[in-house]
Amino acid sequence: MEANGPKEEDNRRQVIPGPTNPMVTPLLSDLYQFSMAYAYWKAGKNNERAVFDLYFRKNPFGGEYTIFAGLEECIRFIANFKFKEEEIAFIQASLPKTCEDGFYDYLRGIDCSDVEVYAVSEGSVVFPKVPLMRVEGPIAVVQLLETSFLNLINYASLVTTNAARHRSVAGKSKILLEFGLRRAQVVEGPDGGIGASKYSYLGGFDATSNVEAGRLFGIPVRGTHSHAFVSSFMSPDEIMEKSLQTRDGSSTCEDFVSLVQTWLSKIKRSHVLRGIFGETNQSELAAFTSYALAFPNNFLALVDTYDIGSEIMLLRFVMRSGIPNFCAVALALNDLGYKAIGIRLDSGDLAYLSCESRKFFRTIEKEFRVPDFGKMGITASNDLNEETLDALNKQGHEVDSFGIGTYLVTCYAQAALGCVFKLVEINNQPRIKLSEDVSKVSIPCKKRCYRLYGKEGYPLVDIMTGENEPPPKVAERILCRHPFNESKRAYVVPQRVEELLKCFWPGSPDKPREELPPLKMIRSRCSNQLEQMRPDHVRRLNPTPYKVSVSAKLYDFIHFLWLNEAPVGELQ
Ligand SMILES: Nc1ncnc2c1ncn2[C@@H]1O[C@H](COP(=O)(O)OP(=O)(O)OP(=O)(O)O)[C@@H](O)[C@H]1O
Ligand SMILES: O=P(O)(O)OC[C@H]1O[C@H](OP(=O)(O)OP(=O)(O)O)[C@H](O)[C@@H]1O
Ligand SMILES: O=C(O)c1cccnc1
Ligand SMILES: [Mg+2]
Repeated sequence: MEANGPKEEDNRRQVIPGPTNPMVTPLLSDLYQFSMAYAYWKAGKNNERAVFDLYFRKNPFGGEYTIFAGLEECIRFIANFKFKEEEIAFIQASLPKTCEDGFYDYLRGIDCSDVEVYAVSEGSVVFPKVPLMRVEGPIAVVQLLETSFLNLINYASLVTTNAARHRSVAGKSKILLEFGLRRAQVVEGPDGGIGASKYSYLGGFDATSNVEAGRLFGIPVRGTHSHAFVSSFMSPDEIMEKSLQTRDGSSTCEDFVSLVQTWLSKIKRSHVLRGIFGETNQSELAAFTSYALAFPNNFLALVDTYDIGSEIMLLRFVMRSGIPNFCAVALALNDLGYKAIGIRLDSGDLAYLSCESRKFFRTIEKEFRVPDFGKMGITASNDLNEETLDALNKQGHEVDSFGIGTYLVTCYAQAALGCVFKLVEINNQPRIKLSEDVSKVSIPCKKRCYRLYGKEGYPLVDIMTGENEPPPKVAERILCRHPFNESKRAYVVPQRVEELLKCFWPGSPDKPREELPPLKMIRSRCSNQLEQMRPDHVRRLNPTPYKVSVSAKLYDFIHFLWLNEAPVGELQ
């Protein structure tokens, strides 16, 4: 059994900063939470000790796994939870006039010092029904946290899972760039693309185009080249400053524009490339040349602005204009000791165009003896998603790096994760929520949760037990039961037992708690845990569901409580 207790090192006095987004306040909640809090208070129930579980019911995107994210923001939120006078005034104005003033004094006095949060570590692979967070405290206070927690967890976990799935289909060797800021609707609570960038990185993307996310979270910031820049040029005559120093500073080329033109003619005349293209677009060439003068060490060009590809043309204009123009500039840079970075393709058949571009680059390498020219970077973008990445893989392509926006950050394939927050115990009395739909029946009791690992090192099953049951032990057989299906059960002899819920907020600042690790560490946890999963649980097509179970004792208790709570019908 791994030691999962709070860390030894003393973080008790460390101040936890507030939420990333200052809009995450105690008012970032639904009105009914305040109505309930008032009613608890009025009934004298507000300090009854309640336990709530935060969990989801179904994995997103047709998959069988989810990545848990958003925990740090929740802890930052409760660590700083305190109503301001103007917030209290707004609640007072929003609730009926009949609400007594004493309630507002009560709100003035509350914080989360009496709340305990146990949670799965952020970045972990998680499964339906198993609590991601167990929140215990005075019922009125915990109820006030429900909506904010769900807001901070739902999208974060969804987009992280989406990013992890894109990473999984793209493969480890590809660079994934998140380009979604302009298309994001939702996030980190209310703040659009910021959270999308943070959690895409957590899920396995390498970098973001979002500069503010880079500043806030230390995510690498990357970008390419835009259409507008290319379209803004009319002709090479616009380039006034034509000189460029060699990379080593030893001399200066006075007319880089002519050097580029010379290279373009050489490419055109080369016997291997002859006939592939005729006249290239001169305004595009001007844009590329000018861009190279601005960034001689970082020359990357968008090569499809003048692409008017159609089925009747054998080759699209990317190959007739963008690529030869790019190569002319890259070869001119090469003369001066600079190495171009590559191209971006943003339309057309990306598999085909990347392969044709690669062929062209290799031909240049051979023809003009420029080492490594054939390895030029190829970035692709344009409405990419899991399916298109998968299709590209099947067709074969030469893309090194994918820029993905809309489908990633809007989670186009699945609108929400559907995390819920359910009462499972009050005043030490377990509670169950019944539903005709078995998948919606809540699992009662304050619970402990474990992941049991098998001989081959893979996780076999997650098991929930009552709080006071002895934990599963390594090499000791334990019966794992499906929570609701009597016939589904299995004995497991774990080789390793990991306790999933750890104390991230012990209530009192004097008690030790788990560290909030840096984003990079959470990101590594995500990729390590995914690598540890049995491959059939994480594959795209018909993945095998991972088993989530309860102990025999908890099973019996659930069903006892169920029968007790469900009214007996009467037939007439
Ligand atoms: N080889 C391929 N296999 C499958 N899908 C592809 C392939 N190449 C590109 N795609 C996808 O096909 C879609 C093409 O979209 P669309 O027809 O709107 O683009 P386009 O006309 O080429 O470009 P533009 O953005 O300039 O309109 C995109 O979603 C793109 O990701
Ligand atoms: O396609 P996504 O996955 O959302 O990736 C981001 C897109 O944003 C840019 O397009 P832009 O805003 O210039 O518009 P356009 O491509 O629709 O012309 C870029 O060229 C990508 O195509
Ligand atoms: O850097 C880019 O190429 C980029 C960034 C955001 C959106 N589209 C493209
Ligand atoms: Mg586009």
